[in-house]
Amino acid sequence: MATLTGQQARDQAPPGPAALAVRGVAKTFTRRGAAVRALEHTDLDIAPGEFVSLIGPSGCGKSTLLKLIAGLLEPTAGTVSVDGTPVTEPLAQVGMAFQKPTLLRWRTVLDNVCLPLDIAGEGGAEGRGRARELLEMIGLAAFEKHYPKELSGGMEQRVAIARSLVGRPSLLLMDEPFGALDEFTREDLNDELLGVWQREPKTVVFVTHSISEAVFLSDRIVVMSARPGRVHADIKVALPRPRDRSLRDQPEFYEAIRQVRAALDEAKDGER
Ligand SMILES: Nc1ncnc2c1ncn2[C@@H]1O[C@H](COP(=O)(O)OP(=O)(O)OP(=O)(O)O)[C@@H](O)[C@H]1O
Repeated sequence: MATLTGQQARDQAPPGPAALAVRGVAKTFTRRGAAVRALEHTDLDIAPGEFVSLIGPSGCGKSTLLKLIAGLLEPTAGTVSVDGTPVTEPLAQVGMAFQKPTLLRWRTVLDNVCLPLDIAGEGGAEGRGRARELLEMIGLAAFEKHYPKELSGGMEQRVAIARSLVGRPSLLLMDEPFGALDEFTREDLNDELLGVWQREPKTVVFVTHSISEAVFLSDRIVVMSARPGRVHADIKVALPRPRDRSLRDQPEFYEAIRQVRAALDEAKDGER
């Protein structure tokens, strides 16, 4: 068996969690000839391995910020960098999951999870092994040969999350991934997401409208002000980890929710 040199081993090892820096970012869209200022003067630093949620009034630019970080949009001003590299296009080490799971209906569950690997030409036996490992992790191992139409909404979203993780991203961007699900399923998936994040450390930026979801998951919650969005408050969630659902009954959990709600109210009041 060939032995790897130290350098080769480092090249092949999955990258560690990424650091993210957003500096003076603004984004203005043009809609029917009129300028729509979605984001202004936005600064954000996220340390490797942090789980950070973005919360704010509807239309404050959360999805826009996530797309700028993903390299799907270009800022009007300012820069975004991942591990010191300016983002000018989608980066291979970034995984994404959105509110709609957008599975391909003609592909099985396993083949949907493998899609990013197939696109990258890495869909061999090793990649399929990795996809199976993820399906096991999220409790869908028995469904690998099923098709999307045979799954519930929660199961589809689990598959989309496995797909976002299959390339071992060092940065995971999630835009309201559980927004369309009932509360019980959402809480189950919150538990599973934290389990995966603990087993495979990575930096996560998570957009949500749910204060309790943000508190349960995050190390920090960034509260954005109404349009044009900017960072209104950056709140550290000092609740201990690992977290499980019993946390939801604790007074500290309610206190953290109260604090975030107060910051959100302030952010909205600033607009009146
Ligand atoms: N491609 C686009 N063209 C024109 N305007 C856009 C475009 N994308 C977003 N906007 C506008 O920019 C603003 C911010 O939108 P964005 O979707 O980022 O907000 P959001 O905070 O994610 O909203 P929500 O919480 O409702 O999902 C909105 O006013 C939106 O209409």
